[in-house]
Amino acid sequence: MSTTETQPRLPARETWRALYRHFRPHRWTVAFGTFLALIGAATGILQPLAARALVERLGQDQPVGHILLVLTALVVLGTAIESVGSYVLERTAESVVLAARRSLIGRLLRLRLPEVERTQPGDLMSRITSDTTLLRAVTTNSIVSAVTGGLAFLATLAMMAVMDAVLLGVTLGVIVLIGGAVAVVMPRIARATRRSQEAVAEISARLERVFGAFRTVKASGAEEREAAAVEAAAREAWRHGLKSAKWQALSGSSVGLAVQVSFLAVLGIGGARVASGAISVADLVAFLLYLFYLTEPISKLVSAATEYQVGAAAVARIEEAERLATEPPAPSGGRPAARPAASTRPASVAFEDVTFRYRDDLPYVHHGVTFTVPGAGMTAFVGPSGAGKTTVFGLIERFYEASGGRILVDGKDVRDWPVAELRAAIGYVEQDAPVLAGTLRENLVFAAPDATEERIREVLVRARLDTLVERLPEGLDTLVGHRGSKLSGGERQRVAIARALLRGPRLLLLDEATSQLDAVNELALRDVVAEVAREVTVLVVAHRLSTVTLADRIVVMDAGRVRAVGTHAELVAADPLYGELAATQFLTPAETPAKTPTPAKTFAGPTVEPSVEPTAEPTP
Ligand SMILES: Nc1ncnc2c1ncn2[C@@H]1O[C@H](COP(=O)(O)OP(=O)(O)OP(=O)(O)O)[C@@H](O)[C@H]1O
Repeated sequence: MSTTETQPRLPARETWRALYRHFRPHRWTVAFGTFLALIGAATGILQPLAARALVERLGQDQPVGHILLVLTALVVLGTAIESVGSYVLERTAESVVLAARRSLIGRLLRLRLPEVERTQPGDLMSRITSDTTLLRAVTTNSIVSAVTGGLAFLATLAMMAVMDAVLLGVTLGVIVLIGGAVAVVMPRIARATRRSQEAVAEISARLERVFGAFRTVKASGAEEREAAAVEAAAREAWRHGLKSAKWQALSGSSVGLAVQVSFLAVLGIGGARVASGAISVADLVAFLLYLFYLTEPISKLVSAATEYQVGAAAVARIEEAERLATEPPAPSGGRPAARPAASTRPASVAFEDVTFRYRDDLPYVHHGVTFTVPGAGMTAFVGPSGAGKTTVFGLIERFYEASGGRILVDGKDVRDWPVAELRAAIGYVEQDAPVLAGTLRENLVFAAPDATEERIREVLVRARLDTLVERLPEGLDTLVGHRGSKLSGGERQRVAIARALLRGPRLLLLDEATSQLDAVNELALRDVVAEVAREVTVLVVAHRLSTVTLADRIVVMDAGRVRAVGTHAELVAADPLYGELAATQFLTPAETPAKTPTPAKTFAGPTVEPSVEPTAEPTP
């Protein structure tokens, strides 16, 4: 996956730190859970002592009723305390996952656009859904297991030492031997888990790709191929999952093996020591009981180490996503920034020798773009495909930062604008007019959640959507399908325009927003845009005559430069590229307006600064 490949693996110390960050807010609850677990363990540790007393008294024909009572109380108390402790820990584990998810969701929704473009949405989603769940154990159970297991282990060893140091030596010898083997296995668990999680992310990414272009997949007859690719990722997850399970089983069963081998060794050597009178039978029985009791603390220690390996793999992936560059959070707490009352006037826009490339390893897209657009009126951007027209909009919206030069909105550098405030002033209709899953109403008020019913109706009429809404059985509450798939292309564009208008922008960016409209609707919306352009600055990437001739000024772009600025008539007369575009790309001879050409300002090189003078009123 792209994110995992472009970022280095997290070093061990940083893994610790990242894990600690998730654990820190819950440390007191985990401490309480650990305390309960310790009491539970203490009751456990007392049980063999009570058992020894029982055996001794039975041997001496003494009454054992009260010892049986103590033994029962210890068992009941231990179980009760352990279940409360386990609930406390499970609760904490859920809270850890929730906190990690909230933090990731907050960050991922604020990611900078270039970061999103170099990752795969499915991969990012799997970090929120799948990887966070793996934090459960490592931030709670494994800590408790390590602490309680460690203490119980030491306490049991101490008790065994009291019983017989020789037998303890035998036991420790076996444990150390098998412990060494477990240590070798541990990093393999982390590796297999990481690979398995990466494969799970690949499944999400692949599915996201398929459902994002479902019609194309079907129309291309690519279902089988795509299914095979998703399946391959699923098999990969399974393969690494099995590997991890194999290593985990191996480390888990090594505990049993250690105890069994120790048992045989202790039985043999202990029997000899009983025969020689070095220890009593009761001592040997108690020692063997402690030996079996040791199974639990060792299991806990091994499972803590295993859970750490699994958690470390997950936390590394979460951390990678956390480290992607984000935009600063909106000061309004996520709600669209309110526009200051004073600034309802149309915004002016200026590019001053702007250079830009999408990534350091890509060629420049803008090689010194310069133009000035005063407040109000319509400015059309034309030029061959790939000239950098859409990029102009991306830079105004500050989706990307210019590599050089300055971009001014209202005379202020966009870098000095709070991003939320800047975007609150702008209405943007993207090239493919995205519509989100949900109802028509949700789509309309997406950029203006507080829009009144009256205002919505007004915009619906303006965007020529009123008849559509009337036709739909559920009106504005009709579900539009994934990416608006239940709407026609033209309807989607009108929804996107209505959404932008509802925001009440001071600057409207339309990226070929009417390309899919039929002639009647296009004409109608052309008038709406012209009307809007009286009060709002409208920038439009234009491929159509109707838009171009309507514009107060046209900026001709070619290969990342502005080569000319003027009116249609001026440019037809003076700029050969525009003339060619006019003849071939967006004009038919019949549509060519019969205006008297006037000389246009043409700009041959980057040293000349083209500028646009405002015209009094847009052509209706
Ligand atoms: N997100 C991106 N990452 C990398 N390169 C990009 C990105 N977006 C666009 N480009 C490249 O930048 C160049 C300019 O793209 P842009 O979309 O601005 O052109 P355009 O003039 O709007 O073209 P069209 O008329 O075809 O929409 C193109 O060569 C394109 O491949």
